[in-house]
Amino acid sequence: MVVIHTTSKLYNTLHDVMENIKPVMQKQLVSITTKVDNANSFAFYQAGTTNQGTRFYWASADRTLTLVGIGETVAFESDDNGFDAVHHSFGQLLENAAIYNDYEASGTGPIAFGGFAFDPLKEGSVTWGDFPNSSMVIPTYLLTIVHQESYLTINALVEPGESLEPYIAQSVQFMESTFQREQMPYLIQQEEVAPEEWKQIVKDATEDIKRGVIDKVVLAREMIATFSENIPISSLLNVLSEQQHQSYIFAFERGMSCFVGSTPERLVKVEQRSLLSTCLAGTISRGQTQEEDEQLGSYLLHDEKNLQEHDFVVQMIKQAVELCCDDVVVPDGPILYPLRNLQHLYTPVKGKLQQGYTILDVVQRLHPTPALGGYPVEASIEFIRDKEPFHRGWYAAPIGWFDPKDNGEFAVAIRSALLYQNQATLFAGCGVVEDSQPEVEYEETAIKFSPMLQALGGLQ
Ligand SMILES: C=C(O[C@H]1C=CC=C(C(=O)O)[C@@H]1O)C(=O)O
Ligand SMILES: [Mg+2]
Repeated sequence: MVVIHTTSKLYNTLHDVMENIKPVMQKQLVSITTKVDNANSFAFYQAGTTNQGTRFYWASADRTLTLVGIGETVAFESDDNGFDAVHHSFGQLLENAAIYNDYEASGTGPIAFGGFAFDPLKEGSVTWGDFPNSSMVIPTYLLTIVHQESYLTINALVEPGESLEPYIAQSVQFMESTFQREQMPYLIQQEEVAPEEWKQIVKDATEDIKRGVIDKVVLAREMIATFSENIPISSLLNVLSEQQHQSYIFAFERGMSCFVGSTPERLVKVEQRSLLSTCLAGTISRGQTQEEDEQLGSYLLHDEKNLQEHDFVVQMIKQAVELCCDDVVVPDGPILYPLRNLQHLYTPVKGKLQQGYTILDVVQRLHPTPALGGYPVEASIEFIRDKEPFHRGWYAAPIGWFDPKDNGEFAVAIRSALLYQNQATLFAGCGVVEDSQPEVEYEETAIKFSPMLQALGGLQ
């Protein structure tokens, strides 16, 4: 039952705001944003447990923006990767919407959050049964924390004469709850799926590369971890955000499943038409001492195999961005991007997005980059579709948000797991090029499981 705190400051503020809203003449999306006292994103997410299956969480890698959504006012879903259809439906909905937002703050108002499948042409799987190939959602309750300022948005489809009182009461309840970090349940079993078969596929790929069929392909594998109880998602997000700096923290719930992760890989960010994409590919572990760490980093910066892996990504992203941007800037060589468990090669790509293009157009052009698919793009996707013995679902695919002003950001959902009750299916992949050795690539994917495994309390 929803308890109304009639004495609460937030309740009174929301009431004042609602009183200034014009009555609707027909069923209409009404979006109301108000500034609130400093909020805790994990508390808000946890308070939404009653709405499990419709929540999402997003924190940008630099933690300047956090978004938490509860409830689903509108969902744009389809079984192909309908980037255009999503944008079109979003635009149509907003034409008739009443938006009350006095703030310029990013990520407030009727934003859409969600993602896409890696390959909509891969046949469906039981594991990903709760996830359509594309789903972008306008949440009913949205908490936005941007540059330490907090905002609450209510997005409701309102009928003429309908009272907004229940939305006020529910918002107050979500906002006034406190976060309780729960213990992770015990790990009962941890199983790497078919490691020897996977190494054989890596070998087959290197042979195809030597024969010139493809130049690079990213191959992934799965690990299944079973726990004593269901995994508490808000606590997992809290642990991930403490452990994985420089990484986006995300969760997207559908039905009984939740896709969660901490990815360092930005696909694209657009802010007032300034575009930033990122090439992140090429990997080595972290050292035990600073000296060892620097040696490893320096090795990575000069290793031909990793530089080649990285360069396929830079060339493809540069080409795709040049087709829709002016003033494209790409540095000459990569720098290191250190994370808790490993370090990568990193090259930013910047530009000015031309009029007429939306962030979803760019997502469509970039996905999958050769950091997730391979090169050439089509041939490598076909290799993955035929040879990988499992369904990637949303792993290695775009996840993120956009707003009515076409600002937004999408990351690529790696270092991730699909949670279903007391089970987590983890995914990790690596770029295979001509000189790849199955055993070394196997070790690389083993380290890439660590961010999720560590947060879940599993064995490394
Ligand atoms: C596909 C993954 O990583 C990609 C991103 C960075 C570095 C990569 C690499 O060095 O192989 C991969 O291309 C993954 O973590 O599952
Ligand atoms: Mg690699």
